[in-house]
Amino acid sequence: MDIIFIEELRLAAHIGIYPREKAMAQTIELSLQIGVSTASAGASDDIGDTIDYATVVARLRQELAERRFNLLEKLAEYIATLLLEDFGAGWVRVAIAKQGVIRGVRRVGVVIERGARV
Ligand SMILES: Nc1nc2c(c(=O)[nH]1)N=C([C@H](O)[C@@H](O)CO)CN2
Repeated sequence: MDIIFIEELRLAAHIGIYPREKAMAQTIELSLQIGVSTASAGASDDIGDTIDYATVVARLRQELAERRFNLLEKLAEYIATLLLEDFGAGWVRVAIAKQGVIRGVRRVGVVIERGARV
């Protein structure tokens, strides 16, 4: 399986369990690995034969502007499902981090993998 990746994408998101987090958007950082065969696009040189990472970023911006989540786990699951079902990925690794939300800790977050890495 080949991988298309998006690293350290910073997005505004309404996410968190505390009232102060629900009151306003905060910046989260996403790193995605999207497992898909790139062989067709490698042969054709045609963006229509692959997953367009620019389209993925635009879609995520739109989704996060419209939705609210409590947990990073729920957001990670939502993004993984979107990539598998709407973009045709076979396998995904979704890492999401928040910065500076706990004193003395630089970053906290979750990493999930979904789908079959074949
Ligand atoms: N496993 C998790 N733990 C915590 C989460 C989370 O999303 N997953 N979220 C919070 C708060 O919203 C945090 O961002 C503020 O400190 C706490 N723990």
